[in-house]
Amino acid sequence: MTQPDNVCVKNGIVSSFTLESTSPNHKPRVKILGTGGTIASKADSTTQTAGYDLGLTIDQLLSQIPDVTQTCDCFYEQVCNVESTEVNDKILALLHRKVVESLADHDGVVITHGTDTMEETAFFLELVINSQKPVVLTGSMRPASALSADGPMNLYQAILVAASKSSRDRGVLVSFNDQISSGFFISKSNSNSLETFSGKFGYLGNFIDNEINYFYPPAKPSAVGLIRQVISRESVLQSPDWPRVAILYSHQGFDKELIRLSIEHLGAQGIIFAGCGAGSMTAETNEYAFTLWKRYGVPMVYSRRSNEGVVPRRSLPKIEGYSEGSIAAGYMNPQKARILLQLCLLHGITVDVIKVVFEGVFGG
Ligand SMILES: NC(=O)C[C@H](N)C(=O)O
Repeated sequence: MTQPDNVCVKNGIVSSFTLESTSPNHKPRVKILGTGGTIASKADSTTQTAGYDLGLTIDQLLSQIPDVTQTCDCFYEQVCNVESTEVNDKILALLHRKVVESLADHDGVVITHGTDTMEETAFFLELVINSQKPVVLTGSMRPASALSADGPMNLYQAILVAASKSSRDRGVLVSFNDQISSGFFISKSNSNSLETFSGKFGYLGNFIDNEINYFYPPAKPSAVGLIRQVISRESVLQSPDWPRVAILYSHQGFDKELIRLSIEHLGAQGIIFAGCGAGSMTAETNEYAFTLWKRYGVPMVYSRRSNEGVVPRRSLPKIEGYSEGSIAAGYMNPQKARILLQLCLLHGITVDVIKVVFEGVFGG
């Protein structure tokens, strides 16, 4: 899975050499970790922008961008080469390890990643990486073979972001389509558009003529401090079995038995509802979820199926005794709520503390 690392992008050409021979002049050292996604994909023709396949490695992607050696020394490593829907607990744990290792002797890290689940990886890394150095995710919406492919510019800009001192202390970033955003907040909003990371939260800066402009001084998402008080044992990430958390999507005619099946047959230790509106599920579903909470002690987190918005505590079902087992996801979408709940469960945190974490995070 892993390939030899250590590469320098020189005069637009990627050439290998050893780590020791680099950085005589203290240029920032940037490590680029390739994981796959559309940025590493090819289609049969230059006009095909759907139905393409993975086919490029990180060294090939680096060979397509302009010279950055005036700015930094770049090194690369292929961590995996998959569609981002294939990213799972094992890959996240591996990526966490690679980022920690890379930060030890580099000034910043870039991760090329599929856009479909980039927000989950970015959110996860924000919660588990404690560093002042920038960790920057990027990818593309068009395959590398397309006319006006967006990957090369995105990768180029992400490297500049990772190499820049102005990116320190800002947490995990997503650099995409001339915008720099907080990986903690960002969410993919469009299945096809180049401007897919255009949500209302998390937009921190942009590129104009390849100059980085941050709108605010450095800051990390305010919730991270609280989360890291309870989720700080990075060693647990290497445990082979992460707790299962199921996301159940609400719709007219929702079948409440899905909750029981998730717990009894799939071993879910937590449930996230992608509820209608501000987290609504049917009255029957809520009663049943309460019964299952009492029986199994599995926390029920109420999030929303709408792209944006909040599930406040007040929207939780008004069922006596259920306030202990039901949790509002606040601003968190189901996929981010799932990562947070999974990490809490992995740390063996009790439901009453998990509730406090969610309350402190996004107004949940
Ligand atoms: N634009 C993309 O990167 C989608 C992609 N196929 C992925 O791995 O998520």
